[in-house]
Amino acid sequence: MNNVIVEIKDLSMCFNMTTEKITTFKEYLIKLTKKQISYNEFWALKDINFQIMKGELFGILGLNGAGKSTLLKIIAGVLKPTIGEVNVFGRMAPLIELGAGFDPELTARENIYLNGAVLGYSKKQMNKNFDAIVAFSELENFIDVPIKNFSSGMYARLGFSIATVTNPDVLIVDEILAVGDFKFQQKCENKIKEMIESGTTVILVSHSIDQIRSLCTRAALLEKGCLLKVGEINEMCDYYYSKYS
Ligand SMILES: Nc1ncnc2c1ncn2[C@@H]1O[C@H](COP(=O)(O)OP(=O)(O)OP(=O)(O)O)[C@@H](O)[C@H]1O
Repeated sequence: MNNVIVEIKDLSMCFNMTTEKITTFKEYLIKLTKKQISYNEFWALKDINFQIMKGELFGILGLNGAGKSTLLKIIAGVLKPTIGEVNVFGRMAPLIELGAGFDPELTARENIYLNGAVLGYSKKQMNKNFDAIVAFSELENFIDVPIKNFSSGMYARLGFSIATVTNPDVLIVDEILAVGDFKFQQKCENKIKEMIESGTTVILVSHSIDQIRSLCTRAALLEKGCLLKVGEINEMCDYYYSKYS
């Protein structure tokens, strides 16, 4: 039990989705006061239970809409589960998906400091990390450009560089590697391997079975919000491949 770093217990997540077409905010307010809005409950995750061990590189597999990103957001504390709980026994790196956590109107430099402040780092600590973040992202020439002008690959470079600079206990990587170019993907993979060697636990979501197979040691397979299987990486990838191809 001592080696557990992330514990997911009886976890379920329900989203309420409106079933009507509402075109203006005014219309929404009128319908809301008249109690004319009906919701459909949608359970994106249903009764999930598993544990991730210290130092593991853990993959999450599943088709589009299976619930992978929702699960990561709950683990990262961005979303609160409807039922159940997640316990993380360590320091979690921020979940920086494409665009999330950034203010598009601000420059890359300002966004680095903004993320630092959100994480609770002082300006002095961020000054210390700033050069390493910029160097890893290779965005030296774009550091004073508002990031709304960035490509998705440039967002990913900045996000990954901020998330990995502080050597967290748990790092969550959600498809970030997919949009970087080949060279940057390799650099990220090497950085992830280096972090694992120094004890970081990594949770990875990727649609590339090859990438999950080559990087991870264990994985969980989600299907329509349910946990289908958890196990050793080759067995999981073979099962996933044969089930859906
Ligand atoms: N905020 C939300 N409100 C309503 N439904 C949501 C919300 N976020 C996610 N969902 C729904 O929950 C389900 C799971 O979504 P999620 O993004 O977790 O899937 P995923 O496995 O990451 O998919 P993909 O591989 O396409 O990224 C989907 O059906 C999605 O429409």
